[in-house]
Amino acid sequence: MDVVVLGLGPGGENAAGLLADAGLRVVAVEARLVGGECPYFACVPTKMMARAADLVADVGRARDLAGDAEVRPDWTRVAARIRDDATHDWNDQAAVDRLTGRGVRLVRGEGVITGEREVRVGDQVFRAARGILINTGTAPLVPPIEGLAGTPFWTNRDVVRAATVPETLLVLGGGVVGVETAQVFARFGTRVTIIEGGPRLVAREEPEAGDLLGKVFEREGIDVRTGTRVEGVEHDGAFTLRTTHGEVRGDRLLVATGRRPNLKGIGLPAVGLDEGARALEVDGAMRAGDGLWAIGDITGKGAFTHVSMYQSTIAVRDILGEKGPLASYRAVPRVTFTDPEIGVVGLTEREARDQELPVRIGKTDLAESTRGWIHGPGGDGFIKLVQHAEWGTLVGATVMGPMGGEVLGALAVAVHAEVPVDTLRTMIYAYPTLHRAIESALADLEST
Ligand SMILES: Cc1cc2nc3c(=O)[nH]c(=O)nc-3n(C[C@H](O)[C@H](O)[C@H](O)COP(=O)(O)OP(=O)(O)OC[C@H]3O[C@@H](n4cnc5c(N)ncnc54)[C@H](O)[C@@H]3O)c2cc1C
Ligand SMILES: NC(=O)c1ccc[n+]([C@@H]2O[C@H](COP(=O)([O-])OP(=O)(O)OC[C@H]3O[C@@H](n4cnc5c(N)ncnc54)[C@H](O)[C@@H]3O)[C@@H](O)[C@H]2O)c1
Repeated sequence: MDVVVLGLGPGGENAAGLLADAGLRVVAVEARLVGGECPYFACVPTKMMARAADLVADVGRARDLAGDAEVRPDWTRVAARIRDDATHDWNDQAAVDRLTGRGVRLVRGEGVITGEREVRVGDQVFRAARGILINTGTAPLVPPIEGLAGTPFWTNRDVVRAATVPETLLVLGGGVVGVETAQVFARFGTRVTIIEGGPRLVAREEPEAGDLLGKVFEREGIDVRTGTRVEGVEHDGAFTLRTTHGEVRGDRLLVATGRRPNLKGIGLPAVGLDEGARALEVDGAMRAGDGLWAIGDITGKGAFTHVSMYQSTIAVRDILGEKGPLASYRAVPRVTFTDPEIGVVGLTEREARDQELPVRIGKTDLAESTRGWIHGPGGDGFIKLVQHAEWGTLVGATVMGPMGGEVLGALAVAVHAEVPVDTLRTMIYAYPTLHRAIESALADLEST
């Protein structure tokens, strides 16, 4: 055996296939489903939910702009699409066949590192001449709130399996998972309350994004309680949360308070690494030690499928002894798939200021752009640019608005390729597109 891939998230699956294509003997160890969280419990099914919820909202908007239309939201269609098209009833046979078809040996079970270049799965021991690639990902983090353990609360893994929508849903945590899920269920008729400990939703993003999302949610009837902490949970058929601002009841409770890395119990001490760490430290070639590589959420470089995939190609190159660019996280994009979408690349203003970069900020309101105005209801949003005042390039950008994640593409190129702002100013932006508003945000940079 040449390589053992421990855990098959999107990056691990990709790496196992590429290494086998290159002629290496690969054992891939997976405890649950080949492909990991993304295709079965995260990105894909939740974006199918968002697509359906956006259609419901758009039909409502048609009344103002096009004529009477009615949609009777029917969750069974969403649930069926997720079950049948997205996850094949949470069956990974197609992915298994693809992988084994490329020559990878798949071993089902919990793998444990037992020493340098050695992994045990049950009573089988695999020695890997080149080494081990770890891609064990994350699991939902459940906070130690009195009474919570033992209640039938939901995590993202239950949400995507929901056959019906509850009448009322309590969402603990107003981060990405919380807000994406809250809006979907609200649009399908559930009364949703979000309880967030911090001062605003999507705390990692620009404050303007959290504030605008809060306004949109209020308009849609979602009860957002920021600055509120849950002190106790009871379940008597429905949930009662005791919070710092009184009690709140709901039929279901989604715990969306972050993720914990799957590092405990995978044998890291056997190779001198700390299994209690928040992330596995890796260098630019994804090396975590001698004959040891790590990719994905466990590296703490951004818990996104595209990061896991990006890192996998770098690790594969290094395992094969090929030269190539080392990992750079300067222009990592991310999108929160609410409506409006929040697309972000690089640094937020606060992150840039915390790094003591000389920053210049440019902003524009999307609803006031020509396309935003034509769009009408649902056209809320903004573009915010973070420029390095000395380098004259953008170090970060946010596009919040309809298809914000798609409009972001232009700015992701600018941050990644370090396109001078002066060059961006000479570009011709098609009229009347949403991305044309970039020009207004660039003009605003000049005035700061
Ligand atoms: C609700 C939700 C929505 C999301 N939406 C998006 C999105 O839209 N876009 C995006 O880019 N990202 C999204 N993410 C994040 C994305 O799911 C992860 O970043 C992505 O799955 C990459 O994770 P990973 O490669 O670290 O491994 P994971 O996908 O976490 O997979 C790790 C695998 O390792 C296995 N494993 C763990 N320990 C062992 C062991 N000891 N032995 C054998 N196998 C083991 C697990 O069973 C699992 O299959 C979302 C996350 C959530 C929770
Ligand atoms: N569209 C996407 O790309 C996408 C979608 C979902 C998840 N993800 C990935 O998954 C990660 C995890 O998402 P998440 O939403 O679970 O975590 P998160 O860290 O984004 O948000 C968790 C939120 O819960 C709050 N919180 C924590 N403990 C609390 C408590 N006891 N009471 C009240 N509030 C509490 C935090 O203040 C925070 O706002 C994301 O950071 C992202 O990398 C990506």
